[in-house]
Amino acid sequence: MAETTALSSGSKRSVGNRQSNLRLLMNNRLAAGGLVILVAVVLIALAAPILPLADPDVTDPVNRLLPAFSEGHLLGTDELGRDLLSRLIWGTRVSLAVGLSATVIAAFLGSLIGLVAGYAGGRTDAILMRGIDMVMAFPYILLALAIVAVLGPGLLNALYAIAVVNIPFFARNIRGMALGLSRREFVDAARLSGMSHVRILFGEVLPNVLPVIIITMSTTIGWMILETAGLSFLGLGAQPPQADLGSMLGQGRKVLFTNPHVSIIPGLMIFVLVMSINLLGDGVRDVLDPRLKSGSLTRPVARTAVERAVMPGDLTPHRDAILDVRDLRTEFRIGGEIYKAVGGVDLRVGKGECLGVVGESGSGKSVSAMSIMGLAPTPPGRIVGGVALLDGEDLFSASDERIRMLRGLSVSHVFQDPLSTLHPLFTVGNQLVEAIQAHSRMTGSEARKKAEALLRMVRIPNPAERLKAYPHELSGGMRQRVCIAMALANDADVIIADEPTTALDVTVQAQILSLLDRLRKDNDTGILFITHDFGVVSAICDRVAVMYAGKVVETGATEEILSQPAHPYTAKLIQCVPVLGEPERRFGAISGRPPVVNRLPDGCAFAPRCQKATDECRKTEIAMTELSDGRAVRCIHPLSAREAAA
Ligand SMILES: Nc1ncnc2c1ncn2[C@@H]1O[C@H](COP(=O)(O)OP(=O)(O)OP(=O)(O)O)[C@@H](O)[C@H]1O
Repeated sequence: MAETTALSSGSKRSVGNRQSNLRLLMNNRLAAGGLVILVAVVLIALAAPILPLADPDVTDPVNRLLPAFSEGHLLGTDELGRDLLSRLIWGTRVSLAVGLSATVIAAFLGSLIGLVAGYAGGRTDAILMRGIDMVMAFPYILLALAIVAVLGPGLLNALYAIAVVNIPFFARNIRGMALGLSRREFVDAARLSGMSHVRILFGEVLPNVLPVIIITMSTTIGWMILETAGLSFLGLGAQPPQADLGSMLGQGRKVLFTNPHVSIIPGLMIFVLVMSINLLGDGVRDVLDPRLKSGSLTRPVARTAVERAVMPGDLTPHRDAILDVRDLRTEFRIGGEIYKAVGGVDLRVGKGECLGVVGESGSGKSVSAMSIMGLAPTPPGRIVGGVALLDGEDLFSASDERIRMLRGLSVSHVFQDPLSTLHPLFTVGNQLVEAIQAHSRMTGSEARKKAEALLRMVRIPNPAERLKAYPHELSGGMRQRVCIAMALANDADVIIADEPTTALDVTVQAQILSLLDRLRKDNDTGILFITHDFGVVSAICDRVAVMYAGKVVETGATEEILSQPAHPYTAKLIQCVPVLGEPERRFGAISGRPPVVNRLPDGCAFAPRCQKATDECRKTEIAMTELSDGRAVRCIHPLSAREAAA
């Protein structure tokens, strides 16, 4: 039964995926136009046997070279008096069939060669790829001509020739991908589990390259139709009396100046066919490329779009806050779905204060933090409500120029993975100097001195030497120190640290935490510290905001929350922290999963996982209730002191 449910939900998901892919394709107007034209052409070509058309091969010398719109011949006749409309439709049918067949053959053989070469590597790879290189060394049309010359003229032989000259495109593309994939951990795991090479190749590697095969097919099919038409035009493809678009064009060439319509008509059809296939192919590529899933062909713009339906009324910041975020709402719109990643978040950071933002993966911590300086990607993200006040200034109303100035100067970010933040091709010194000079008029040597001082400040030994190092020459902890030094380069008022210690081992983690703690006390810097670990929170944060499904569910001073959590979710998160010296302690794993943010349940989003939930919790949205000054919880059945202690 469970299996049936799983199966049916799986098939529902794949139908849903297909629908959303089609919707994405339709969002792209050029691709949709290509699809409509192509479908129309294919339907007409398929219907050729049942359409009331004249026989395409029957000659009628009396009615030769009739112009278009002649009686009984809508598009006129050719020099043997054959009906051009009939020949065009039958010829399109042949050209489509040959182009499609050649594409399938080339895709099958080329992909197989690429897969085997990339997966096997070594000598097999060398032999197969040198063979492919030899095919590529000939100009493709000469090679196609040579193959037809050997096999003899004819449509089938033209098809083989076109397929052969296109094999290298598939082989090289797929080989590159298979080479990378065959070194990935999931393939190693499959090998270790005892799977045969054939199963790994077709069960693990092939599904990952399939989108690329489809993309390559969709973008080369038009090209193959053109090549087939080229061979037929030269008299090496379709043989008389059979028509395809290329041979019709070749026959029209003789009367090009006296009766241009004979060649213009097949020429136009080739243009329409190839154009529609290419437009559709580009659209298919965009849909299958996960980076373009938002349906937009543009890369994210430099700042998150702000589309607030209601402008915030009161813009007076909280008295102690350097950064005051209120009712922040950020959404991602992907293929008709709206993901409410942040649904009304309030965060406040004072000077020299550290606010911890805690929550499970996907609770909206990073998107909240990224939205503040407009770093959440648009498309597909947009800020649809709320306000972020930096020292009283509304960041969401500020100009792009102003935001660019404030980034790194007043608010800096430290991310989880320093390797992806630091440029691999520049030395640490160059990158620090660049960060300093971006916001000050220092000369190169002054900036270098400051960079050295910054490295010293973050306790990197021998800073003058370290400035010359590339990121890969430093340890993980040192790289993260460099990122912190960069965040400090312009004495920012606020540092947003997004899980800066998650990738580090515990000793380095402790060093980085004490470094941040000391720096914020010395420099009066406010820190917004994102983590999923209450252990880390207890080490550095003055206050905590606990997030769940895009909302803050509890907030207050760290000690109070740790000693007496009020929200059942907070209590569960605290239970997940191991305590040294308490080996008997049982971890209270949180059953169930966090909700998907495009289908949030009514009422409290945590209710399905909460042991205290009642019907009332599931009815309407739960508001924040103030428990004491600076302490609030979004729960109508908060934990009692006894429950919290338990
Ligand atoms: N670029 C994006 N496009 C679409 N959805 C996104 C994007 N970035 C984040 N999301 C969605 O927004 C929600 C919140 O993500 P966010 O990264 O803020 O979570 P998080 O709490 O920081 O998790 P983690 O601890 O894993 O970083 C998630 O459902 C995520 O899938």
